[in-house]
Amino acid sequence: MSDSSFALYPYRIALSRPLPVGKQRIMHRSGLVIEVRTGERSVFAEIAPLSGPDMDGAPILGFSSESLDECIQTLKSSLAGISPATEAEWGARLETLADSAPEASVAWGLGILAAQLNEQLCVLSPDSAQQPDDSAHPMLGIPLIYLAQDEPLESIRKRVKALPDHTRFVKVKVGQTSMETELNLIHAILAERPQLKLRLDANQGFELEDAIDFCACLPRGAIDYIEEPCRNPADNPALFRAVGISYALDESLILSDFHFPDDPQSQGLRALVLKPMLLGSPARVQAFIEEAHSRGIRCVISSALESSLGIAALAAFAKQVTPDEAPGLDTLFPFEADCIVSQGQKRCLTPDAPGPVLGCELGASLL
Ligand SMILES: O=C(O)CCC(=O)c1ccccc1C(=O)O
Ligand SMILES: [Mg+2]
Repeated sequence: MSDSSFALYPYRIALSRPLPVGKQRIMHRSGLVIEVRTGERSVFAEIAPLSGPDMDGAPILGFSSESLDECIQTLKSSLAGISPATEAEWGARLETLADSAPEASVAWGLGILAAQLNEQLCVLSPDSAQQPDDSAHPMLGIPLIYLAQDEPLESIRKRVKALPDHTRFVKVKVGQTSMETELNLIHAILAERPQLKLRLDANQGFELEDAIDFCACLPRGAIDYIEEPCRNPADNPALFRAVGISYALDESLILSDFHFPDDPQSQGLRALVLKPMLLGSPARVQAFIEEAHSRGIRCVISSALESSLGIAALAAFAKQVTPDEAPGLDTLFPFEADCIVSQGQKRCLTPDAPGPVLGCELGASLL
């Protein structure tokens, strides 16, 4: 065996409760772990397009356009025969491959490998993987709150009560059930913690009229912004004019025809929610952030439901590119196992210990 090589491990991890993907739900997450062994060390990255079947077997729509199989084919053909001599050469080769990869998730994963080999990013350091609760930017950033089907408000109250004292923001899913249920949810959260600022996410769930009705019932001072309020994003500025609540964009950014508005502030565009796994290489995401910042728009790095390995990379990246903004990475709690990077509580899948955990596995290398 050569002392320089790649490995590509498919993973599949069961979830203990459904995770929302827009208006759909998943009960397991699948993806790839890519390892590069340079002779000096191994570095790992995750490539996990947000596509494939949801929990009802319907295809996930509106997120990644590529399938896991397409990623595997691209990786097999582009990595074949590569065997640079030094770590710097490895980094340079992988960066070039990341910039030319046709799939956003492949570009992101290869770029994260390159950044580690170039000593620009440290994913495995205990420092980035686990931070004390009193840190200004804990690893998982903004707590994510959503009502599961038939879940009583009481369990949300308990969850909010248990948040660390310093918690300033929470993200709440809306536009999913009835307005009454969701307004009760928001008021229950604020009754427990009146100082919290809420980031709402409607995933384009409201028609303009409904969005106006809903937002008119919200305590405006407690809302940081609402993500993707309207089914038709062109209606978002009208919502802002009607109710004075700013909006953020997420799904709209994946569309290739996205362009920055001339005067974002007057339209109410406050922030972009960026899921790098859906956007491309770290260099591309960083250029996008610089453009947004130059126009006075905030950027919030967000998870695409990666395993603990991908979340650790996002946390390290967010610390570099958006140091003043807590990322939205609080999506690991239902994962039945960690992957490569241990968060401390769960069984951690590694190439040496790929299983068995019920419903969780790291497969053998495909290369
Ligand atoms: O942004 C966050 O805080 C968590 C991630 C998240 O909400 C999400 C994760 C996967 C797919 C869609 C979304 C979303 O923002 O709607
Ligand atoms: Mg969103």
